[in-house]
Amino acid sequence: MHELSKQFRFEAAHTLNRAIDVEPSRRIHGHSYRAEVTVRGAADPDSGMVVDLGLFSRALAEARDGLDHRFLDEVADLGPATLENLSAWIWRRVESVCPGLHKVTVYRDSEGDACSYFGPRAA
Ligand SMILES: Nc1nc2c(c(=O)[nH]1)N=C([C@H](O)[C@H](O)COP(=O)(O)OP(=O)(O)OP(=O)(O)O)CN2
Ligand SMILES: [Zn+2]
Repeated sequence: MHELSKQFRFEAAHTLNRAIDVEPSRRIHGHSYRAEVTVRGAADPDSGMVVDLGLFSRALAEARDGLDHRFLDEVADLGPATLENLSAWIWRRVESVCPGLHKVTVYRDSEGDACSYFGPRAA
């Protein structure tokens, strides 16, 4: 069994309703995000690959395009633009083209923030 991961970065703006830091969070502001998508599987004995990283990359490009340089409040089916919702949104976008999808993590490196999503069926 192997875990194979691919990352992409995106820059985006949002607003957020919070119980603390209410005013600055409500104002439109931006973050630099890094997403990591991980699949689990056995390497095919002929190709030596779990999945070709080139195919993996194509699958992630569409998700990145839906987030990069976007106003996240307007992204359909996202909800409040938290790391939690971003990781679940990316999961839903890539699950059909990523067999063995195991984990989606979204990082906000400037703050040391990260959130991982293991899918709707994970305990
Ligand atoms: N559980 C979560 N909590 C918070 C999230 C989140 O995604 N999940 N996100 C935010 C905000 O996006 C917020 O803008 C980050 O705020 P904060 O940590 O207070 O840091 P700064 O505003 O100083 O961040 P900068 O990146 O330096 O602007 C809050 N909570
Ligand atoms: Zn923010």
